[in-house]
Amino acid sequence: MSAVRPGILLVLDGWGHAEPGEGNALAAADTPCLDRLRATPAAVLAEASGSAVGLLPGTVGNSEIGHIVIGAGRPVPYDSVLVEERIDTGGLRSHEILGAALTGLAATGGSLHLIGLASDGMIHSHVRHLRELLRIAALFAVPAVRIHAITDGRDVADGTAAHHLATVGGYTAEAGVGSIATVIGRGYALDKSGDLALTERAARAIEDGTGHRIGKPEEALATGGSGDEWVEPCVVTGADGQPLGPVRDGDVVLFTNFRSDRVQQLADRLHSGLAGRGVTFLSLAQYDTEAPIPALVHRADAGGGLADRLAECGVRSVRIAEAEKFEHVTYYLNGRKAGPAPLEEHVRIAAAGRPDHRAAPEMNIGRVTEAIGAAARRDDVPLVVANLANIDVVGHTGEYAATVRAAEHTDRAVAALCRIASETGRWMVLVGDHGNAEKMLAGAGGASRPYGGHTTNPVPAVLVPAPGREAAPPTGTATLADIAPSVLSLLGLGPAPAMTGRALW
Ligand SMILES: O=C(O)[C@H](O)COP(=O)(O)O
Ligand SMILES: [Mn+2]
Ligand SMILES: [Mn+2]
Repeated sequence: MSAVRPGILLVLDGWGHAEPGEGNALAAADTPCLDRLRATPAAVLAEASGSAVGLLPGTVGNSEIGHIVIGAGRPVPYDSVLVEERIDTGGLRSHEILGAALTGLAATGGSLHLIGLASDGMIHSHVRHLRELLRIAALFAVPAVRIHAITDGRDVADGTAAHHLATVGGYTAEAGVGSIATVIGRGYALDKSGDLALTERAARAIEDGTGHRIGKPEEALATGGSGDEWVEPCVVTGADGQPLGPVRDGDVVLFTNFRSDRVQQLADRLHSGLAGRGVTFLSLAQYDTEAPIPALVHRADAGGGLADRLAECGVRSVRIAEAEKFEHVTYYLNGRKAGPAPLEEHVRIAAAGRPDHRAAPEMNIGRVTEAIGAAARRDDVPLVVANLANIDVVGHTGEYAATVRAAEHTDRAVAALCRIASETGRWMVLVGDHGNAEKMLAGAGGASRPYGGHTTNPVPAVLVPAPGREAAPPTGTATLADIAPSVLSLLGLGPAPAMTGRALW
């Protein structure tokens, strides 16, 4: 182990690059340390969106694919791309499992329930996948399709839910089948913090029609006083005054999100709640649910990356992040392998209660920094991998002033970590996983609205060399796939065979 040169890999979540301008919270923030690092010759911009990381061209990056690619050292075809491929080749129409479920409904007169985020954000879902499923339902003459539309306002500009509901309505008219049966804000339906009371309200609306009753889907939006994310669980009633869409014996429930993390709590809750009703469950893509829900599209292998190489070389690593990003520096960075690998230690910093990120944009950055310092001071830990979540998590509130403060807290933490790296003789690599806070305004319907979503911008990648060493400026275009080979090279190790990225420094 003595030959290994110790370091720190620090992901600044949501740290994207854009020229200073209106809505660029990162450029507006007072960040002397980050500005200094970005002006060093070893700083580079890395592609973190679109095909460079395994997404469709022009698609915004996200935390899952960002961390997967940082760990894998190669672009990994993301679930959204695999779903699109399946649709484009007609493979969903001829899908055996889906076909069997829909044929069964045509025979029994049951309903197909499509549950998913109704937007074109392409982070968790895309409404065009719903469109294809409606067309398929029509081909199979499914008697009734009930859409449980989850409103967004987080991956897309807030205030656009009416537009997306209208799009879904257009798709049902085009397919000649389907009606929106519930409208529920993603704050309820897609909680991933373990707040089961939120999930319960979403689940009850879907399974039993319990919730705020409305005559038309768009009436739900008036309940979203805090934005599209927090539209109350609303149940559309039919001409008879009864809810359109409770789940009945023999129905099929199909989750249309391609990303698992935020839908799995609801999927598990519905699976257990409907256990006695003989309901068939399916998901468009593969989920990490406790319940065994068959997927129509399976995920790509993301293994053979940094974690496997570290294990092979006997290099210990400590992974540190706030709860919001803990899976990212463990599960996703390790190629979606659950549980710590041998020689791997995990530190999860959790907030007490439900944090208000607008009021406290510092989150728990002090505790995260302390934990990184403690790991960095250990001689038996060659690599510390950590995530500073603030820029992304606070950026998602869409609140500009709070996001500026999040960037300033991050800057002070990075300054402290630079001192720790220097004291402990470590190099440090800083990299964003996708853009976010450099763009806090987005056009929608001709107006500029607060935007808390991700971007297609490149991200900064910087090497702070170990004391006494220098870093040559990287050449060529960098991508997130270059980070794992760079980290291995800085440690004094070669890349894994599956890696296609290159060492930048
Ligand atoms: O789930 C979320 O919070 C957002 O839709 C995406 O953010 P993430 O990719 O940073 O998790
Ligand atoms: Mn992220
Ligand atoms: Mn994010």
